[in-house]
Amino acid sequence: MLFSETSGKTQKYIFGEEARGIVPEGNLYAKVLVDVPGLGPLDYKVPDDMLVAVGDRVTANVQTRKVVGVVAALENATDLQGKRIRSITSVLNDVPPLSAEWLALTRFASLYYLRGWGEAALSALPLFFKRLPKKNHRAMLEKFRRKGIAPSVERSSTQSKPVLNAEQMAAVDAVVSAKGFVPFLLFGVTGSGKTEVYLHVMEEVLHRDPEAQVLLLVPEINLTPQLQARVKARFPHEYVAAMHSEYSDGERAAAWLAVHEGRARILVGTRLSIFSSFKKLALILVDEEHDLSYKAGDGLRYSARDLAVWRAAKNSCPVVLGSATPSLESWAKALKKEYVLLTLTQRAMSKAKLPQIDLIDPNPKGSGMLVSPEAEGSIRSELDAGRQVLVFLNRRGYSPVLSCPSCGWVSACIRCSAFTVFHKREKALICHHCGWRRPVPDACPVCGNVDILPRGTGTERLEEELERLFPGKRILRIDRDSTSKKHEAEKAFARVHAGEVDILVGTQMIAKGHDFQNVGLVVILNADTQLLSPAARAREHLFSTLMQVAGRAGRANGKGRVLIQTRFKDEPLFEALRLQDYRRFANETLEERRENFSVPFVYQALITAESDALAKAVLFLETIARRGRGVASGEVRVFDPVPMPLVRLMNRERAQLLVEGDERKTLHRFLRGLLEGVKSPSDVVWQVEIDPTDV
Ligand SMILES: Nc1ncnc2c1ncn2[C@@H]1O[C@H](COP(=O)(O)OP(=O)(O)OP(=O)(O)O)[C@@H](O)[C@H]1O
Ligand SMILES: [Zn+2]
Repeated sequence: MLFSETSGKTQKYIFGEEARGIVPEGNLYAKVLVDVPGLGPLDYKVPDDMLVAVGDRVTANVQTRKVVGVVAALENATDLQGKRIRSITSVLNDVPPLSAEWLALTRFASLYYLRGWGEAALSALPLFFKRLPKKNHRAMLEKFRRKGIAPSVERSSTQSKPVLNAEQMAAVDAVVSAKGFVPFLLFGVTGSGKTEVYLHVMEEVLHRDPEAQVLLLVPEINLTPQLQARVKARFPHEYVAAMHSEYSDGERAAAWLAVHEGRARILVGTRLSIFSSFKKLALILVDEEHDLSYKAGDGLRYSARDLAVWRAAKNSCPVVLGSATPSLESWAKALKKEYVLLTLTQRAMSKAKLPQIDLIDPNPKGSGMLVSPEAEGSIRSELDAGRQVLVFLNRRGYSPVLSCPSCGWVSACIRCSAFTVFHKREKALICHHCGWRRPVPDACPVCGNVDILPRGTGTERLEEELERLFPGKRILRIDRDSTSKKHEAEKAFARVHAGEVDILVGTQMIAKGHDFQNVGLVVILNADTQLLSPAARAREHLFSTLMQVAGRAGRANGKGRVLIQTRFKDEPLFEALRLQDYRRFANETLEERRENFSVPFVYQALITAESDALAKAVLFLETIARRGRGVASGEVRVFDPVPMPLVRLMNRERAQLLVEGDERKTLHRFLRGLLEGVKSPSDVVWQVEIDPTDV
């Protein structure tokens, strides 16, 4: 059946490439998705001699512009009947049409995240496929297709793979014997061989069905090459596509096309890959599912992890969310048996043990040194034993602020309500929020004092301190500053793996997922700052970051050690960390959240507004809040608008309004009613975020 009836009376949907060969009788109208905020699918007439299928990209005029849109439906009637209706100008039948499943995904995302369907759909496409084709379009397509060919390698050359332990085997068995949609939470301690589980499950799924495709989501750009290489080595006869935000348009288009056309059966990528178009998606794996980078920070603020679960359900296939420190949302679902819990309690390599974690005193305030004598001694003996040391400090730059001790001046951004960070190497003061920079002044700009001082320590200063403490040792700093150029991070990590580094210093970039074989000691400095943060999820994130960092120690040989410098040794979070007891931390935190009516026991949405003055943003949110309270039932609560924690960003002042509901459905219904047709004053810009992670 090429035509299939759906809910509407007159709606006819035609799917698949073959549909282009069918000429329907009578007039045909297309509902076309375009990337214009606030516009729903637009009706166009399909010229009589044009063959078009649902899911095709077409060109059409919107207002005075010609754009590329996607056909969401074909119908024999239009509500615009009688009015002036425009025609589609051309069909871009250069690639097979997008599938019904892909259209459903983008539609769901738009409804869930309260954005236009057109916006959601078009933002999911690589630039190459959503811009008007240039002259070399066909040639480029051919080039992409040549790139995405599976290597011709003997099947027998498959690299040897480790024999799974009993826990790994049980996990693999559970997933491969799942019938239809089953969501799994793979809870495995750091180094327990989760990746190995993914690879085995992939192998079985790909082997079983020669058309099956697998999506492996990874949290960090920097992990993509590492994991892609591991997957490639395991599947040498497959073309393994990869995708992340640093890819050029061409690279992304080539990977996208290979997946869309089914040539790539494996896609490894960061959050944006969740919107890829597959021919036959048969398995989704989400590595480090708790990671915040799965949440998009602007535009359509989707959660790739949540969409992964939805998409697996839609495709009747299993989805595996893996983590050593699952998000509390996922953990709560596992407790409720909505997710099937699979556990790996042991480190995979027989010689590897979970590290011992100790809490130690930091230096007294004002000592000017970050590394305590105890930490220094341990680093020294570790280096003497020929092992690598990892020192973690989650703050880049030389010092978070520069200040004048005589008049009290502090370096601040002119556009944001934030300090500018002192970067010594670059001789600059930089705002980490907006990127504004200025040269370091020779003297205090207010009182002229020449002795302005760095206050506090970032990774750059720490690197200096370590160079002083350990002369002659090879010290490497990895953070966003040291790896701003393409492939720099990849090269830096390669040096660590090759043993060309003694001490690795860095931010959370070094924490995640890396399988360091020779790190014996991890030192965590200054975790206390985040402990004191008022954000509801700060502690959850701190716990998982620290567990991840700690998990880099002792992964291959012998027992690793972790030292945490803290003033709060009695803090339950550190106690749970010391015992490496995620369950305890998660269960206690969930209990607290339940008592406080907090997430995940309630559902949240955050409406934010910005303007040139805070008062305007607040005023606008107040009108919404008032309207909302007028219609809210007991199940939905509308809070008071408040300034955002970072009030001013790039000269815009911002406020937020939190709305909470006991049920997801009620909250969504409420928001749709509330925000439908909301018009803000021309100098206020607003948006809504569903399931905000940062309140
Ligand atoms: N069954 C096994 N036998 C021997 N070695 C194994 C086995 N499974 C995994 N390994 C090895 O153990 C190391 C850790 O495995 P892997 O990277 O998959 O762990 P992980 O659980 O993903 O870790 P993390 O969560 O810390 O990133 C790797 O070097 C891997 O090759
Ligand atoms: Zn700024």
